[in-house]
Amino acid sequence: MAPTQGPRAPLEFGGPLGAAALLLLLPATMFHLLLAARSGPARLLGPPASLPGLEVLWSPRALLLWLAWLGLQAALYLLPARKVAPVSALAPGGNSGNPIYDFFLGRELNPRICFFDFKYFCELRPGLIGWVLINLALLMKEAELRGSPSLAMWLVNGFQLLYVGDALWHEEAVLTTMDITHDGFGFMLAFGDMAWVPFTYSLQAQFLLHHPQPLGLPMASVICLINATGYYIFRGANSQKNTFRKNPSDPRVAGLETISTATGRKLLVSGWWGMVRHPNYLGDLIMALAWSLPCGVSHLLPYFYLLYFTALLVHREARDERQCLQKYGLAWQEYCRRVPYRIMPYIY
Ligand SMILES: NC(=O)C1=CN([C@@H]2O[C@H](COP(=O)(O)OP(=O)(O)OC[C@H]3O[C@@H](n4cnc5c(N)ncnc54)[C@H](OP(=O)(O)O)[C@@H]3O)[C@@H](O)[C@H]2O)C=CC1
Ligand SMILES: CC(C)CCC[C@@H](C)[C@H]1CC=C2C3=C(CC[C@@]21C)[C@@]1(C)CC[C@H](O)C[C@@H]1CC3
Repeated sequence: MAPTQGPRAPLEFGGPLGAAALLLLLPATMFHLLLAARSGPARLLGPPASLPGLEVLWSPRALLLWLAWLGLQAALYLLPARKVAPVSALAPGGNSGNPIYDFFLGRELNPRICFFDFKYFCELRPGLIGWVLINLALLMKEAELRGSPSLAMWLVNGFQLLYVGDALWHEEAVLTTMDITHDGFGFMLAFGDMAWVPFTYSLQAQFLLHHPQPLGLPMASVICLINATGYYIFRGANSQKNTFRKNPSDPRVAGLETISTATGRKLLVSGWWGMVRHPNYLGDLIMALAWSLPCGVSHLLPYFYLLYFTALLVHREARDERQCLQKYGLAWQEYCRRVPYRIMPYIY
């Protein structure tokens, strides 16, 4: 099945209307979460306690710091020599002709200046590493305020550091994600990578700084076990697929059962990918739960990431299914018949 592109490509994210709503909603949500995390009641739903004055929102020092951080990351990104793929291409779904929709999804697939690939750079470096840096700053602030960081703060920092370290260690795996191969570099990814990730993914640490939570060793051990289980599934599933895609006769995956497709590529139908069609999402969601649990159960706010991430992965899974059905046709239908559950065995 040839993929449909250009103005005839099926519209995603609710089309131009959905894209317009998200353009407004996403920054507003991020702003609301940041204000709520530092307010007394820390309400996820409902208005924040007080709106800051305009003078608080503008800081030349913060802008300078941000630019210096971007400059440092760009210099590090340019250090090693690497191969560069296609010179220029339009994103399959981001050139519908509707300016709002195309602005949201991104028209250019890989905007570049010489070797500098803006999308690939932004996907992993300034925002993702910035998230860890913000977490660390919050941990240090807590130590300054209360003498030492709390156990809950250590856990949140440790878990999220492991997650980001893992992404950087397996950096090349990002090249095969739909963000790189399918989506353009529009508002969604630019805002997502540079603002949404560092400022909303660090919400648990922000909450803990303003709302300290008691956490005993037995509960902390249970939470560590949940995170380790999630990471085991996440890493096992991702590594199995990546190893198989690189070299199907690698002894670690050669014994797995597969389905042949008309493209010449095969689909794994045993191992992690024979349990559900997205075992890596399941592991990621279990980790998301472990990141919220150190914040206790008195507030919904620290669980925002888990709720948002469930919605993001359910939507992402549906997008990936559509793309795989286009790529693999009947073989994909056969895979779905053999592995009926998408993310959670016997549930979804
Ligand atoms: N923290 C966050 O905000 C986010 C985290 N993530 C994480 O990033 C990681 C990457 O996720 P994502 O990019 O969505 O996609 P996946 O890593 O799940 O890759 C999906 C692709 O894998 C291939 N594939 C699917 N099924 C099989 C199979 N049975 N056998 C072999 N290949 C198969 C197909 O591509 P092909 O056949 O072309 O190889 C498919 O398009 C995940 O671990 C996810 O949890 C993702 C989004 C946001
Ligand atoms: C602003 C919107 C609500 C959506 C923004 C989505 C982006 C924040 C995410 C889209 C895919 C992502 C991936 C990762 C981070 C979040 C974004 C950029 C990872 C780099 C996280 C670490 C994993 O190991 C790999 C992920 C690839 C996809």
